[in-house]
Amino acid sequence: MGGVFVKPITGVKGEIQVPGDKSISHRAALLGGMAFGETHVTNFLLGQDCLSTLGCLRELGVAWERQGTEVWLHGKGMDNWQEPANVLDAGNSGTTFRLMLGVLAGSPFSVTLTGDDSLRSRPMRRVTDPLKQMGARILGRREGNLAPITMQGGQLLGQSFQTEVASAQVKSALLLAGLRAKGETSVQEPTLSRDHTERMLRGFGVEVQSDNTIVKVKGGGKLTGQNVSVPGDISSAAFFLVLGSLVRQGEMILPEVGINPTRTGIIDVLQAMGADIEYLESSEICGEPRAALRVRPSQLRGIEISGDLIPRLIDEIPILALAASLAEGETVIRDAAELRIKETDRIKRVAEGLKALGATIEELPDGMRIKGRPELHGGEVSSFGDHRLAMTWAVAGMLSQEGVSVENMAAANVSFPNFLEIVEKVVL
Ligand SMILES: O=C(O)C1=C[C@@H](OP(=O)(O)O)[C@@H](O)[C@H](O)C1
Ligand SMILES: C=C(OP(=O)(O)O)C(=O)O
Repeated sequence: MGGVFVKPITGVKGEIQVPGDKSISHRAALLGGMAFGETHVTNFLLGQDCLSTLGCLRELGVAWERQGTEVWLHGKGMDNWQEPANVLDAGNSGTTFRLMLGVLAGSPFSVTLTGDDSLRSRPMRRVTDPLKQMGARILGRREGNLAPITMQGGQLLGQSFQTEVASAQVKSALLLAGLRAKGETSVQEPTLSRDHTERMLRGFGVEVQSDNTIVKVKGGGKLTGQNVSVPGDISSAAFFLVLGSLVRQGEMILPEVGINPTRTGIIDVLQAMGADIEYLESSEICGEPRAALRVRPSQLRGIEISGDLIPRLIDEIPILALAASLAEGETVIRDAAELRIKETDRIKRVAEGLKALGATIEELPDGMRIKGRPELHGGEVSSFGDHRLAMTWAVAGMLSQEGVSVENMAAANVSFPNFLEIVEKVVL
């Protein structure tokens, strides 16, 4: 295999500003495109996923410009979106695909959405079934489960939904459709998923009622363009929190990381494992809390991760599994079957990859059991095109005895452009 070789390091020192939050960047672009008036987004994530959202908006007739990480959207209201002359391409991004379907369910035209090989194998019925119930007409392979999916939107009727899994993409799609439906739409989830859509809709002037796992919107809400400052992505910070905990020496500061409580499961778990992570200056901007995080090396202990915690750290499980394989004692991760339908089957790929690097790990139907050990020898692994795996393997290389060769490291660009160059800056 001819991958990128990541060599072992002994320490890290310095400051890393992680790029903008992916979930919040998607929502800022989408809501800006749905709104009336100007929306100015700062610290927009230049990952391929968020660029896919901007690309789809352009096809729908939304005017925007970008300079570096600043984006200006000139919204004319979602009722002025135009029928696209081509298929919309969401690339690798589940968030783009599902949230777009939600908004487009209320547009009186026909649109076809597709994505890359990975996205075309991910389940969409969790969104298309409820949108059909609201009144959209949808066709796709396996009864509307697999992209390409064609939607003929139009008049929608608000509904009350109870979802089977906690998914912010499903919740957001239904709330965005609900804004264009007659009456009220409510979504009740089994446990609370990330609530960035609810927070940002309020910022754009829409009334959203929420009580823990139940959220309601009324049809006809108008969005007004806003200034949105995107905090650093805690899911990207996670790689440095684990690296900084497990290197032998040094200290890292990660300024301006988003610490929305629906996302901080990774910090809670690492702290419970014995990590030395501290919140420094904190503030709240545009309805989203942020803080500087300081991480120092420490000995980690195994832990059980399950239940309500899972949606609060779902994307961080690959890097947490690496942390667990270098911790003292056993870690069990359960209730995380959702990992099997992400960019890859992350349970299978993480277990296979960590095993190849020397870890003791057993795959469970809904998680994994990991016996920690003092070291990983290293070896050759692939990202299989999954950005979170690419970065997990790179961190594994830095923490290993002999280094790790990562096939398709470039996949990291989906959520963290120039990941390796940025880490290089803090390596001692
Ligand atoms: O709404 C979002 O921005 C996201 C929600 C989560 O997916 P699910 O909604 O499928 O849980 C997460 O895994 C994804 O990376 C981003
Ligand atoms: C699952 C992820 O994203 P998405 O669902 O938007 O592709 C992720 O970023 O880990």
